Amino acid sequence: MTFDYDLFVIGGGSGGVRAARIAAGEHGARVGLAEESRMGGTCVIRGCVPKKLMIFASQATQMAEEMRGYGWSAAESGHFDWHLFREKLDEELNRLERAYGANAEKAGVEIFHQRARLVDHHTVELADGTRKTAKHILIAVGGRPSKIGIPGEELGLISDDLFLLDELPRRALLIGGGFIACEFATILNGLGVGTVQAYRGDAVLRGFDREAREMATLQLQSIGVDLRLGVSPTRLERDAGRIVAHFDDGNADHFDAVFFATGRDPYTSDLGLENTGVRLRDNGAIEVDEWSQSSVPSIFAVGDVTDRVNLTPVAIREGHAFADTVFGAKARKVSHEPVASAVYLRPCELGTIGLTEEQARKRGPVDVYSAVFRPMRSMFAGSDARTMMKLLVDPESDKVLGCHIFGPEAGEMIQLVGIPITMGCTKADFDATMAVHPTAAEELVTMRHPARRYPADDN
Ligand SMILES: Cc1cc2nc3c(=O)[nH]c(=O)nc-3n(C[C@H](O)[C@H](O)[C@H](O)COP(=O)(O)OP(=O)(O)OC[C@H]3O[C@@H](n4cnc5c(N)ncnc54)[C@H](O)[C@@H]3O)c2cc1C
Ligand SMILES: NC(=O)c1ccc[n+]([C@@H]2O[C@H](COP(=O)([O-])OP(=O)(O)OC[C@H]3O[C@@H](n4cnc5c(N)ncnc54)[C@H](O)[C@@H]3O)[C@@H](O)[C@H]2O)c1
Repeated sequence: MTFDYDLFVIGGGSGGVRAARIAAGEHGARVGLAEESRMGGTCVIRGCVPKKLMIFASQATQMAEEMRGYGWSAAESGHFDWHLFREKLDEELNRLERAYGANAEKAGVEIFHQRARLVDHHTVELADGTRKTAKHILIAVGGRPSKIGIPGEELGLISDDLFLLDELPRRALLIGGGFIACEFATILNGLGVGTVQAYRGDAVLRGFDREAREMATLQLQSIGVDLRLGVSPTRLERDAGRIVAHFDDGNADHFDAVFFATGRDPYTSDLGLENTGVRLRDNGAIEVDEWSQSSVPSIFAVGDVTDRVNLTPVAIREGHAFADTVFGAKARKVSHEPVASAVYLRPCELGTIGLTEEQARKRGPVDVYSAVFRPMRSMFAGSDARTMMKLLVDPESDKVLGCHIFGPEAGEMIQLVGIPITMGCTKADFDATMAVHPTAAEELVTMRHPARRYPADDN
């Protein structure tokens, strides 16, 4: 049987574009790709990139405050011009979108700016009715924000909307305590929006190291976010142009905008999967094996739609490995352990890799090397902010099982610490490394004695 393409990719985001470019540009495959919205996908258009630029924009007040502590007695952040920022942001995202499209086309990928659905194991149908056949189909459609099913939730916004606001709200509610809720609370608060964050748990960032979670919770409160723990909204109502949120503790409050940051669902609805027999998990994610192959041999899936580790570098790596394996005769699997990540809060970020202290204790005996201190830079300026460096070490093998950093630029630090930890380094390797002085990160190589030791089976 002859096909129009060797590969047809559905979705022009992080995973799809990488797979298409490598298959076409490096392995000579004939590749088509359909994107229903903007090339670049979530990360570039409505995720990592605009979010990080807004994090940078949101730190002016803190920087001015710190500089006052260094003698710039009149330092003030001044006025934030949302319209000017939005204009620059739009230009930058347009530039990136063009670059994503151009680079894929330069590699030989034929792009269709339309929604695609599956018709059978080798055929997709575009929104204009055209059908394309391919020997292999890659589903890289990502995920979509989900709400929580309360009355009036259609009045609420999702993360995509933050980057499209015409005006900043005066007062906003963020629902959730995960990555997006905490980063968005940091951004809105830093841009001068009265920010309330409602989270049903007792400390934000569930799943992260407990000590780090507590520091992140404290930081959100100390920068001025009105963080309401143990609270969930029960319904939203409109009231004279504003939104009233009712909470399960009996309180109600008025806001100009309400954002749901309550997780994301794999975007597998209305994709024609019922025509193929591709198996889904209970949450709608495509079930794949370690080669990203679905239950139908000609159909593969990468990135958030498979709900493995929902981060851009992981989607990219999965897309690349798929293309090398299927089109480059270079069989490559992706290891999902360990994966470093960062939560971009201000002034301290949270960088993390490997096991949390709680997970390490469940695994077996563990030595916890932990330093919590006031870093030179902010202490001099009069700030009470604390930084944390933590290493979790297997006392038998000396292997470093996990590292958690809460501090300024922790994202940059964890990227570098991620290299030796991924290589399987030991605590002795950290000890043998000469410190760089004076830095905050030098604590990582100067912690001589465990702060805590847990024997096996202590819980
Ligand atoms: C607010 C926010 C901040 C984030 N910040 C970070 C961060 O700092 N670091 C990090 O690593 N990750 C971050 N992420 C996660 C990251 O964006 C995702 O993990 C990553 O984009 C997943 O890539 P993907 O290729 O699986 O899907 P996506 O990038 O979502 O791409 C899927 C594409 O498919 C298209 N599509 C969907 N269905 C169809 C169809 N039927 N036909 C045609 N096209 C279709 C969509 O329009 C989209 O462009 C963030 C996410 C959000 C929402
Ligand atoms: N810096 C980064 O790398 C980064 C940043 C943003 C997003 N992301 C990725 O995007 C994903 C999605 O982010 P997210 O913050 O939406 O998801 P998340 O899973 O991190 O957080 C979801 C939050 O919603 C809350 N929630 C869920 N259902 C609820 C309900 N019924 N009532 C009340 N609260 C409820 C949860 O308790 C949790 O706090 C992340 O898991 C991550 O993979 C990464």
